[in-house]
Amino acid sequence: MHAVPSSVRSSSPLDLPFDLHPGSEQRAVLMAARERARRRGCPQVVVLRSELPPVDPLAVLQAAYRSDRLYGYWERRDRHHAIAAFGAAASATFATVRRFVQVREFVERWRARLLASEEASTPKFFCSFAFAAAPPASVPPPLFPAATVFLPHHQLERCGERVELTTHLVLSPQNDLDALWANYCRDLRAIACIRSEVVPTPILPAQWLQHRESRPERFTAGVSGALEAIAAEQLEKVVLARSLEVVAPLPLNPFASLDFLRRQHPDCFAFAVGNGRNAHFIGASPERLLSARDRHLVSDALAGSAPRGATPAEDARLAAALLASDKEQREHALVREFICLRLRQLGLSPQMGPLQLMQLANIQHLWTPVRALADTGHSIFDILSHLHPTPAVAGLPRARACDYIQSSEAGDRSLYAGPLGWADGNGNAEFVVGIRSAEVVGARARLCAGAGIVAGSDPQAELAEVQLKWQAMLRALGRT
Ligand SMILES: C=C(O[C@@H]1C=C(C(=O)O)C=C[C@H]1O)C(=O)O
Repeated sequence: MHAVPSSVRSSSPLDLPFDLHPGSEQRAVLMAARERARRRGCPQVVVLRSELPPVDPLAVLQAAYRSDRLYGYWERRDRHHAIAAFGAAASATFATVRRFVQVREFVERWRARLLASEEASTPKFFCSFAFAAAPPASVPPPLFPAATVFLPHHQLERCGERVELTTHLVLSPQNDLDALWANYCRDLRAIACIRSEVVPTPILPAQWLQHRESRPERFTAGVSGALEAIAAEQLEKVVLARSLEVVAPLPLNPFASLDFLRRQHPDCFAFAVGNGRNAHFIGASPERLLSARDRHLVSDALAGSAPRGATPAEDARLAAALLASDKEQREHALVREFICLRLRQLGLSPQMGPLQLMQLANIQHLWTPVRALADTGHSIFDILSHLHPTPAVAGLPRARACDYIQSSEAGDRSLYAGPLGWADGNGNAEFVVGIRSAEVVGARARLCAGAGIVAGSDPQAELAEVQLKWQAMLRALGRT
């Protein structure tokens, strides 16, 4: 391991980190990386870190956005934590059933090529997985591959007032070190100068947004068919989703929508992913598929839903009815038990937390956090592949539920309900389930939302639940 060049770290958050001319120390690290690249016959990565003034990572992402570059964004507003990752030092996409293994291998391969100091926390790899490993053959090629992973060129992480920029420079034997360094300095200066808020654009009146819903009868027929399959004991639960297309009179602004989402839903994970071809997937998800901190794992069992009430009394009545409902409890228990079972199959000892209510802005859910302690033999990606898709977004038995989803839903789910997040290859990770979300391309957005069907479900009530789940995103898209 080599030391991070000390002169690229600022002494005070208000200073620019600078001496921006590579001193002999930086030159030595860059040259060592280039030499190692020559010896090993593959590129090597130098990690540069720098503390910056307290900029807003979302404003920086918006300013730095280029339609031909991958990006990822994660924020938990109530935890004062945000990460913007943009540009790729290295990236790959996969479209096979081995996609989680392939992503793990990619992360291992690139981690072995990093030259970083001991003190440096390990770099984060950003990943997005579509709901299905292979979309149905009949649909047009997906905007987002079944799996995408990238080591960002720049990663800007804000924890409270502390902002750190991590840059990954890829070195090959033929690299011109002066040119590489000059580009790095140019980017660093530009990023440090962005002080603005996310640029807001006009709020579109609701009537300017055209809505094209997939036919409600298709959804209710799907629910009725699912209820028959449940009665015939072919299925226990299936989660059926509907899509809604929104067409605006001018290009939508996903960053302004995300800014609105993070402010309205500070208790959710606001996320955005760009595919490098001008398509965005944005949302505010309440559901962690997997969070790992120093091997302490948490997965949210989240299923069973009711609206929030307009008054405190109505809200309390709806919450009490949700907790007392046999149907909602069964729907929830299947998810909780599935997560525990899958973790046990990996040799872990999951502990269920108490059943709680998760009360969000316009909807409330039954929620059980499941915790476990992983040992070093467990890869985050193996755990993810065991958990995804849970019966909160697919059903049981899982394979049959997925077949039913594919035959009954109108289009491909793409990233909707897929795992999105980052892993550092060192046992730390944060992956959410990509729900309460929309795919945004130009002036169009496609929203998806689903509801869990079990014995006792009512097609009209499930239709209303899906419509309720669209609301947060619909409001955000108007902020464009
Ligand atoms: C499938 C969605 O949400 C999931 C389904 C829920 C339910 O059926 O009660 C609740 C929370 C989520 O796990 C969605 O928002 O699209």
